[in-house]
Amino acid sequence: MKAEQKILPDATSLITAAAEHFVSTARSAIAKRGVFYVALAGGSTPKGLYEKLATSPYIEQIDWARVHLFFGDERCVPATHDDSNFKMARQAMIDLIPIPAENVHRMPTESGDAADVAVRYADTMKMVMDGAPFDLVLLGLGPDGHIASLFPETPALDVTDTLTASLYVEKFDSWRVTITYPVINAARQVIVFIAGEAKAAIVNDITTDAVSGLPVQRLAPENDYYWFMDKAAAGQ
Ligand SMILES: O=C(O)[C@H](O)[C@@H](O)[C@H](O)[C@H](O)COP(=O)(O)O
Repeated sequence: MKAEQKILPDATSLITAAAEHFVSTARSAIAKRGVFYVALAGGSTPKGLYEKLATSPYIEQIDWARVHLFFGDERCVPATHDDSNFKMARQAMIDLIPIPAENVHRMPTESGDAADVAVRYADTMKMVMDGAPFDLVLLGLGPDGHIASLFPETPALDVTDTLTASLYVEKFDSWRVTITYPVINAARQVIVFIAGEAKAAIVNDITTDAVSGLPVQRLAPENDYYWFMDKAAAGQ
């Protein structure tokens, strides 16, 4: 399935459009099913969205007690480490919104054993969501075409029998844990955030089919699928 592209003039309007979209997605999930399950992404573009959501008029429009925050991927470092996606999201949003602590599901990275973290996080997902799909999976796009921590040429790309996978990412010399393709593809909605000139080359390569088989190109969302981009990334 091809993504619907939403192209905004600049990074500021991209974040505003994304915040409005997030609010309406959350409200509609809560109205229909009483709960909103969302997987957050790491990276600088999603961070701007989290900061926005923690401010007026967005913060008041969501019934945070009905929101469950998960992480689509995590670096295998303690929650207090600067590389932690949880720490980023906590500082940008979680500490500022009225969400019950038990609705925030971070990856239990303190053991430092990525394989163990992956298994435990899959158990948490099963326990909390009880087989329901994510209402929304937020993703950033790396310049190498990675999404979540599904990096090119890693075995995690081929994991289809579990909800999560662990992997070693050579270029960052780091262990990561990621949700797998079946989880992302089954979501009710998937959004990839792409901002800035540094992403123009990869976006152009993908949209002109100059490359193939990159992690983002292997996505096959079964439901709503969007790319939110600014003009700098879209090359316009
Ligand atoms: O933890 C991570 O590294 C991410 O989840 C990753 O997939 C990120 O979203 C992209 O690398 C884009 O990051 P930027 O928005 O910072 O370019």
